[in-house]
Amino acid sequence: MTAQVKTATAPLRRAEPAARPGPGAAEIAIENASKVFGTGEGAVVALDGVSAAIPGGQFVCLLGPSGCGKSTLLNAIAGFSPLTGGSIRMNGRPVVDPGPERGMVFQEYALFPWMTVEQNIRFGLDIKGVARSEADAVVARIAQKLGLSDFLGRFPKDLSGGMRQRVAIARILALDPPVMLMDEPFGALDALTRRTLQDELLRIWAEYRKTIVFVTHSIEEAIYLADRIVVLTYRPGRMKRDLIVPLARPRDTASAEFNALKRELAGLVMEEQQRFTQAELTGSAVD
Ligand SMILES: Nc1ncnc2c1ncn2[C@@H]1O[C@H](COP(=O)(O)OP(=O)(O)OP(=O)(O)O)[C@@H](O)[C@H]1O
Repeated sequence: MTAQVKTATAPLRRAEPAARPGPGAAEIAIENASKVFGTGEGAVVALDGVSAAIPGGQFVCLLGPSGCGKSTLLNAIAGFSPLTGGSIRMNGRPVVDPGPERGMVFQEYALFPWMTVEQNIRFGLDIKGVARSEADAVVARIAQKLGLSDFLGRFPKDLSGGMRQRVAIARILALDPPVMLMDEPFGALDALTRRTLQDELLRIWAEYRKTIVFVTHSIEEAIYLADRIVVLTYRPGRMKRDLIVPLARPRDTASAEFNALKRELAGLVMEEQQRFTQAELTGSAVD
């Protein structure tokens, strides 16, 4: 059976209840987002006219091969690197710089190596001036949710990759941002650890219903996690497909529906992968 793929603008007919945004989950409006790096002959058009309205509480995956602008778009949503054209708004307000309402998790853990797990989780709360007793309670609660309670005194170097990434997620959750931005957060993990953390993330998302924008190269990861998958084209990064995943959770990666969707997305991503390979071979973008 072929999985039914719906465009995100089509009315939602879901195999599960529609996402309930958590209190304060934020909507993100991306309008005609464009980004050019450099000028003249050497200019790289990383994004070109990407638009998407992301409702509060939605779990969106940005999918595509290397160089299609996924991180560029995520960094623009984070406010790390402004667009050169178009706009991004969060709850109607233009995103112009980084802010505490948008927490970012990177692939490379980004923990402070000289701090313990507890200090890493607590760091943002201290910066915010949260009272000690309140911060203690938040750290204890988040550590418990992520299975870190017995590791609070350890340093990052003494943790596995999976545990470090739990700490990175815990740091963000402690600040309770309405939006979580995740740039290939599980890309460096082995398959079993990756699946475990995907399940943890889904559990956390189901509880808090934050808006999540998650970058991945992995088609399976995108289908396993997302409400919605945005496929970008290789240079310039344009919207290739914007689809709602019509599968109930927990998703069965062995099901016919899952694999039909995987095949369909693989076809789309392969087209862009070929453009990437061709560009690498010729040393230029294929616009
Ligand atoms: N600072 C920069 N200066 C020049 N070009 C850049 C810069 N950052 C990104 N690019 C180019 O913009 C395009 C999009 O890059 P981006 O990192 O967003 O892609 P991506 O889809 O996230 O790729 P990957 O999965 O490999 O991280 C690429 O061609 C990249 O080489």
